[in-house]
Amino acid sequence: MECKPQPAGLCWKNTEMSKITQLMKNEVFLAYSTYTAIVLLKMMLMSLITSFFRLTRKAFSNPEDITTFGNYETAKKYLRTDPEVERVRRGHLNDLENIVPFIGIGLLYALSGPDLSTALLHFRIFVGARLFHTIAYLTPLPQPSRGKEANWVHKLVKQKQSQ
Ligand SMILES: N[C@@H](CCC(=O)N[C@@H](CS)C(=O)NCC(=O)O)C(=O)O
Repeated sequence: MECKPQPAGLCWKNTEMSKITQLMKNEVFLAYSTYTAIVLLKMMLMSLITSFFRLTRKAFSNPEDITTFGNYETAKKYLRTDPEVERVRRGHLNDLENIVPFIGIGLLYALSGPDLSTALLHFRIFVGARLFHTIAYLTPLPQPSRGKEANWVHKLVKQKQSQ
């Protein structure tokens, strides 16, 4: 089959192009892309929050990070761990444990041709749960707020199934 020349020097067969175009226009795939982008941006924000806490609590982990505070002997007290910095780091790690699998599982799910409203419900629950997890972890809200997340999601899915 003839190739359609592309600006980057790539050469896609027309059938391949139309399949990709079709996928890009698929509403479930668009929803998946949007919600994935939201959770990824949220996860990236955790690095900025960590830096903010490091700077305000003066808690660093590398000798080269404390050079702005004078010579090593006077500044070495800033080479320490801080409970709040560690809390944000645990929140970031928890994001990695959940958001990375979501990218793969969510994509497979989106490609399996689910109903749009059901897919939206799943994506929104996941994104809402991740946003709530971060708020609950950083505030911090008393437990079992983070643990209760799972119960809340379970109730919402049951509610939708009984409709
Ligand atoms: N890696 C997690 C697995 C279980 C989990 O995700 N638990 C939630 C609800 S309690 C959590 O916020 N864990 C705290 C964390 O990951 O630092 C852990 O060690 O706790």
